[in-house]
Amino acid sequence: MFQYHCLNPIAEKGLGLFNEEYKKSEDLQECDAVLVRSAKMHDMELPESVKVIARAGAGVNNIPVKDCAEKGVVVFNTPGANANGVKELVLAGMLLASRDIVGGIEWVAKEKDQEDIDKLAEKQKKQFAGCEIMGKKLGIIGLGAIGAMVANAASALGMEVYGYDPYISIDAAWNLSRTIKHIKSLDEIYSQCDYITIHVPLLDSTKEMINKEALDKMKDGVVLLNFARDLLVDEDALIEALDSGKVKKYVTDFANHTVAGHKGILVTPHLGASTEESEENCAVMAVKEVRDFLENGNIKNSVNFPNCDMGTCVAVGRIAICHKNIPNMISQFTKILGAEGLNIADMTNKSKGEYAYTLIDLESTASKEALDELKAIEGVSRVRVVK
Ligand SMILES: NC(=O)C1=CN([C@@H]2O[C@H](COP(=O)(O)OP(=O)(O)OC[C@H]3O[C@@H](n4cnc5c(N)ncnc54)[C@H](O)[C@@H]3O)[C@@H](O)[C@H]2O)C=CC1
Ligand SMILES: O=C(O)C(=O)COP(=O)(O)O
Repeated sequence: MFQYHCLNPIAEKGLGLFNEEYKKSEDLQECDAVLVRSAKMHDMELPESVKVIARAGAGVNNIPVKDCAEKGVVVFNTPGANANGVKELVLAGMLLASRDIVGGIEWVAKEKDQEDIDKLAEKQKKQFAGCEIMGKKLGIIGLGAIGAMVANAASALGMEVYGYDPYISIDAAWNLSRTIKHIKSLDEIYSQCDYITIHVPLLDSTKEMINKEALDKMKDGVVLLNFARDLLVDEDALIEALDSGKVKKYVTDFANHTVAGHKGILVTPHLGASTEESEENCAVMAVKEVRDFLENGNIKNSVNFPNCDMGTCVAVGRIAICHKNIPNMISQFTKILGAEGLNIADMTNKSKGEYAYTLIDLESTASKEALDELKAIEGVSRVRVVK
């Protein structure tokens, strides 16, 4: 029996995929798995029982990913599962920034009791007029799951799309329309584009990448969209650029005291992934990842451990070992198992950066002593009997 805890509401369509071997628990103690959306986990004490965290979404900046790797806790996310939800909101953001749709709607609500509201509306509408997005230049920073979808959709709407992503994946590149211009320098995005949208993860290397220097290089009257994370933008510098007229509008999905209520800023309350479809896609993918990991030891879409797949175990036993990616680990594992007379039926070892993962199928059951010896090896963070 496995236990899981949800730190945020997770769509029932996903949770329904847990079978009778799983129990939802109201607290973390004794839990094997944690499911989370945006809850902040950095200051949370995780019990030793937690082996896996699944982020039903893309960004993992709310999770102490490296600390988890050190403790042998595998962290998953659900790549692409909410990308369409965000893409649609980005398109809405561009349209809201181009025409004063919000102002117009607010005006009608305010004047609703005017007897001649129809005539008044015709007279007043010019103050809410704007421009079209067709023919404008859109710069996209980060062409992952979301950026690539925004690029294709904007291109289909007649925008001239400039894409920048020095680390683009092969899959994302294949999915891009051939109309997208491959841009190799951010300066070109800044100097050319009427709209700029950012779709990169929040990392030390991307924090405040949109700063005063970047803003100074942008075209006068640029529209900036941020549906990725607020800390990617130096929002004090942004407000200065907005107040001086350099930036026409800032559209952000992240409410905070710097941006909320400021003239020229459209703020949505982190709604990018809040659609029925995205919530369900993320929950389904997260639960499948957790189940395959807990039941078979397999890893797919982890952000701190490598992919590793040995299918379902057909041997007598399977053990999973989380460890550091350093020399001499496998020989120590096989030595301990060999000394016990345990024959290895199958084995996979994979690494990702500093960390590695080994799955070993055995033709007989490993003793507690052998498991304790494996755990005691320097650099091993967790040994788990999967079967
Ligand atoms: N507003 C919302 O509700 C949502 C926000 N997000 C945010 O959007 C971010 C992106 O999401 P996805 O597209 O699904 O992730 P992804 O991992 O598919 O794409 C990120 C892309 O950014 C690129 N990249 C990384 N550093 C870069 C740099 N310095 N310059 C240019 N490109 C760089 C990567 O190569 C990758 O292609 C997430 O990390 C999250 O913070 C994601 C989903 C929902
Ligand atoms: O997936 C992401 O990175 C998001 O920002 C979505 O967050 P949420 O699941 O809506 O709390």
